[in-house]
Amino acid sequence: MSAPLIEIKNVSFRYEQTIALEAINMTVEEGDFLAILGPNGSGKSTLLKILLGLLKPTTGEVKLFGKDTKHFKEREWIGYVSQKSNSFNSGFPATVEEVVKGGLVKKAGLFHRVPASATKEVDRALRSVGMEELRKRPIGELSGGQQQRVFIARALVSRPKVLILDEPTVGVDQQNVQAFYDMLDRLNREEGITLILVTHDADVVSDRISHVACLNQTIHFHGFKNELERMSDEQREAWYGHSVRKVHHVGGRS
Ligand SMILES: Nc1ncnc2c1ncn2[C@@H]1O[C@H](COP(=O)(O)OP(=O)(O)OP(=O)(O)O)[C@@H](O)[C@H]1O
Repeated sequence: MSAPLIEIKNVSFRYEQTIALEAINMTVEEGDFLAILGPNGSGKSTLLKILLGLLKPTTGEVKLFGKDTKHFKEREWIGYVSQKSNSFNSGFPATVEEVVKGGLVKKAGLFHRVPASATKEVDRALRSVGMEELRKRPIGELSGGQQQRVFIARALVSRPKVLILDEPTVGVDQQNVQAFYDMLDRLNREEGITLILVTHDADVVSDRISHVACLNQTIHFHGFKNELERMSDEQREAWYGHSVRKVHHVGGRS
């Protein structure tokens, strides 16, 4: 069996006064679609920053694709869509395709030429998120959900194996949330991209997700999404700090 894509071993992290993460153990396997859930301040962003190599664990270790983070150089294998990416106003002077092409800079390096195949790669990425028709439109003229898709295309253009999304449905209007999850589901199942999404809202757990991790400084639950149903109210309260609504979607993937 190949090594897990991500292995988090006994990771703790503290900011000067605050212990943000304590003894986190978790693995993500190829093809997983994992939702990391937790209330405000539970350490979700800190954990992501550690996975992205922006913060170093205070103790413990993280392995990416079987390698210690110190030796992991293939950063383009991990795509990232940040929380605030879909908030461009109408005056922002870039078209959809220019924004997506910008994602190739990470792969080519800032002072290298973007390869001649860039247009093909941009087309492919825009098709993956169903945005090829809008390629000439200024990014600021699109809805929050459409902008979010463009930023996913920007992350996909360098062909990552894992895509990390921070609160991806913020700014996506309610009637488009399901279509947004359909798109993520397709990326996961058809293109084989491992997905990790972070949210503080248990309600967004959809049928498309395969695994759930409940974080609040420590991991209170990590497993298949439909096993989350078995978490007792006490465990739920210990995790969230107050009563939360149970997730009712038990169908779908396991
Ligand atoms: N730069 C920092 N310096 C000091 N403390 C910080 C810093 N960033 C985060 N913290 C603290 O670490 C804890 C975890 O924060 P983190 O941002 O990881 O949580 P989160 O789950 O992403 O929250 P949210 O859902 O509100 O985005 C919080 O108590 C927070 O106040």
